[in-house]
Amino acid sequence: MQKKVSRIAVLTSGGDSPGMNAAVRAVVRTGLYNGLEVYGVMRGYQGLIEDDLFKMESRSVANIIQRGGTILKTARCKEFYTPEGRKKGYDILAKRGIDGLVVIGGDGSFKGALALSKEYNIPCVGLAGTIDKDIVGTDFTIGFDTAVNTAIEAIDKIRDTADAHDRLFIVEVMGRDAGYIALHSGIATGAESILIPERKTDIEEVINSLVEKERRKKLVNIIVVAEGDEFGGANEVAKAVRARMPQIDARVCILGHIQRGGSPSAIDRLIASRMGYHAVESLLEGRHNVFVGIMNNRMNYVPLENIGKKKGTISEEWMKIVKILAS
Ligand SMILES: Nc1ncnc2c1ncn2[C@@H]1O[C@H](COP(=O)(O)OP(=O)(O)OP(=O)(O)O)[C@@H](O)[C@H]1O
Ligand SMILES: O=P(O)(O)OC[C@H]1O[C@](O)(CO)[C@@H](O)[C@@H]1O
Ligand SMILES: [Mg+2]
Repeated sequence: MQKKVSRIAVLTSGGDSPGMNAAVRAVVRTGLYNGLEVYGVMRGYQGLIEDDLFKMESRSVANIIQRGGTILKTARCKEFYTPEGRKKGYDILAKRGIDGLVVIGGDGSFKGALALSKEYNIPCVGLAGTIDKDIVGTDFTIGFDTAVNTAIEAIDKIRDTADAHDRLFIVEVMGRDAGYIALHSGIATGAESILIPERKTDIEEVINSLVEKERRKKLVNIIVVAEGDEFGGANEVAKAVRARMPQIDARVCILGHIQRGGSPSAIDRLIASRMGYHAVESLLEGRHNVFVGIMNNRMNYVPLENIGKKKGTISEEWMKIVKILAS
């Protein structure tokens, strides 16, 4: 029979994302409600291997649901990629009698949790917290909606100045290997072209469409590029456009880390709260080594084993919509 979980720890790992605090709050309060002891781990796996843990009470998570960043802080920890690093992490958990771990982070953080759970049989549950939304098995990741809204707000402002000067703006948004922020913010701001890692960029097509729009005297143009686009990001796109259309006044704007900050949107607070609650329920019910996602508004428990096996797909219909609406 499976041992009952009685003392759990929670950490945030990888890039922070708005809503991580709401998720930590939900994990802590659901854990305490169920009579568990809950420990917070500072700075993700780095804090784990350095034994930087503290006992959390209900008040530890008061007044944080609305705050961006993460009160537990986060890190990218090189040592955790190695079996030696993970052994250090496990030894700390064992020393403290922790028998369940909640990991809030992205695909990399889940791979770390999977490796740990396989090597040491420690129950882990993941919460999808990343602005990139590059995790298959969930319609939302915590922070994605806020990041998209931040990008939209910024691009709307860029459009004002682009309009005033009749300029082309090439805006780079985040997304290391995934184009979801670019796609969603680009559609929502009426971008002419959206360049994403999931599609090979046909720069000729992008330029031809600008030539055609210039012919029709369309003066304001916005191109949204995901940082991970294989053509090389906004600066490369600008270089190619300027080479072919020197008459165009093209400017580049890289939005960068503003997309990771700010108060979480309603959607991010809600999904973080639901996922956090269900992460603890999962540990209690023996549904281990899964991450908690939401599909079609229902909880979806995906084995951590599946992480990285499939890449998210972006349907042709989305791309068609981009083209038709920008014409
Ligand atoms: N394959 C792996 N094995 C063990 N640990 C890993 C592995 N991949 C990542 N990790 C751990 O998880 C941490 C976070 O991973 P990563 O930097 O990929 O961010 P992430 O969780 O994917 O979040 P995001 O992409 O949103 O920033 C890494 O610094 C490392 O400590
Ligand atoms: O802040 P860092 O460590 O440079 O990471 C940047 C990366 O993290 C992400 O913001 C995801 O968290 C990616 O979109 C981006 O490529
Ligand atoms: Mg990632």
